[in-house]
Amino acid sequence: MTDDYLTRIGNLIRDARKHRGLTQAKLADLLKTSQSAINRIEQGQQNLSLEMLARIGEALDSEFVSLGTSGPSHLRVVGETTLSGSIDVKSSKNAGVALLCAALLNEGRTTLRKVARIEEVNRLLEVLGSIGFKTRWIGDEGDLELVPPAELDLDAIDVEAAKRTRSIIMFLGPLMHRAATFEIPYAGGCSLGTRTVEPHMTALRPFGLEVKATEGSYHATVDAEVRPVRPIVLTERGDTVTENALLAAARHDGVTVIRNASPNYMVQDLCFFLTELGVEIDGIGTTTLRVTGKPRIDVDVEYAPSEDPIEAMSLITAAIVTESSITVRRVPIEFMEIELALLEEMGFKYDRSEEYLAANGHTRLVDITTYPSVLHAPIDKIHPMPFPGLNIDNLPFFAVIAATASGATLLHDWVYENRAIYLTDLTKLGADVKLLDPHRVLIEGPTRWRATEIVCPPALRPAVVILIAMLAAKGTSVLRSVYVINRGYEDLAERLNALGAQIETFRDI
Ligand SMILES: CC(=O)N[C@H]1[C@@H](OP(=O)(O)OP(=O)(O)OC[C@H]2O[C@@H](n3ccc(=O)[nH]c3=O)[C@H](O)[C@@H]2O)O[C@H](CO)[C@@H](O)[C@@H]1O
Ligand SMILES: C=C(OP(=O)(O)O)C(=O)O
Repeated sequence: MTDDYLTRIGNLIRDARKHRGLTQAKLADLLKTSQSAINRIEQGQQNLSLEMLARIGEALDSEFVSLGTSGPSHLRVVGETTLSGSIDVKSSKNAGVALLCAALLNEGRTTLRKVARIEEVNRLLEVLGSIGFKTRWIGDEGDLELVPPAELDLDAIDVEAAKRTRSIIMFLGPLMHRAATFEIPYAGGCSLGTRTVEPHMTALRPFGLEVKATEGSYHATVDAEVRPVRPIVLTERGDTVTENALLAAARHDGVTVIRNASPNYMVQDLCFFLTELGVEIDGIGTTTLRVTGKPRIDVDVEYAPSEDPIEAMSLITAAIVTESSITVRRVPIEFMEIELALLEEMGFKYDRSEEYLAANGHTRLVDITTYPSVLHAPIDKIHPMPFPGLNIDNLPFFAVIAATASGATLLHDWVYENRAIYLTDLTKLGADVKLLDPHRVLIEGPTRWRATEIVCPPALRPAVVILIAMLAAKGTSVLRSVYVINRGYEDLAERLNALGAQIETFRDI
């Protein structure tokens, strides 16, 4: 029994170490021990003290072992599940975090309606609180009020909270208007391979920003005399980089033209919000944005970010993989059309309601009712493109869908260096997933899912994909360290339980 337990812990440590891309020797360095000790631990041949377990958890940043009730949480999933009923899609993580950063532009009170209560938002609220914002949730629908201080206290920034977010990078654009020099910690978020600050510099240098990467943080200096004299041409059509350019342009006294802008959903929400603040923006939803800035913004503003297309895709995927009929309400259809067209090609049966408008007054929503369907592999490979293409964050869901479909499906994630690799975790649940190279996986279905225990990969969507496969697997599965899921989904387990899933949240000790 003890031996089994040690072997299991050893396997978990090995998986977490590999996910972090560390060799045994490197982990040994971090823990100031020998490589042979790590090898013994991973083989389950070494008794471990609680202290050592906690230190390993910390070194691997995987939270799979720690002490106390605030330790990592895990999910126990009893399958196989058939879902039924209806579920509402929540507002998007990616717009939510952009709007929290945009609140830095406003001297007035910003009220955001129905913000998803996710960990990425919680961390940003800690950061905003640390520099002087007063933030509070109002009611139980996720309304959030943000009141800025007269002066930001940037020296007091909560570095630990900031480092756990990806979105901290979006402080660059707004803070340029508030301070001549400042520091922000390196962004964290999903571990998807190199995501450098360089595209952001292309966007922000024309506004006078220079950034020096120092030990652990970006040191920014702003030359207020420098103004964009030509259109800003983004070197890649990234979402966050477009948002940073918009946040810089919003208070620039003059017109900024941004070319090769991303027209994706979170960028649109940010544009609609900035418009409410009095910034004029032409070209919303296109790749050329013309922004007439407002040097001083002091508006008590209210805005409701739109629904999350990635959460919509997640829920539809859960229905497909569990062969269930459910209604997913409030699907932002403009951002799901290509995914649905492809699913139809694969044999997915569903109904969609008439369109109606989201609370932001712009985004078109529909309700989608799924039906158990017999799926087959698509003829061509599946690859993402910047909007309006198949969303890169939706690609991982096609892995678990392809595993239920008959035939071979090729997924090509040309964007992220690391994300496709995490999809191979599905093999532990019985899927036939071959990694052809770091960007391409070949999936052969259908799959007879079997229950197992897995540590969440350090990437949000692949982690949810594993959870969905666990719903379909007969028996009890365990998914460890689900912070990465909670970073982007509000109460996912509870909301799936309301549809008939059996998922229990638990902690180690
Ligand atoms: C907080 C937020 O909004 N996060 C989203 C945002 O991250 P974000 O905008 O931060 O995306 P990244 O900066 O990571 O860019 C995505 C990757 O795509 C590459 N790239 C992108 C566009 C392009 O035209 N050419 C190109 O090569 C980049 O080099 C990078 O490797 O957009 C990503 C891509 O939609 C999504 O996965 C993230 O969920
Ligand atoms: C990659 C993602 O997030 P982030 O950019 O916040 O890491 C995601 O939302 O899937």
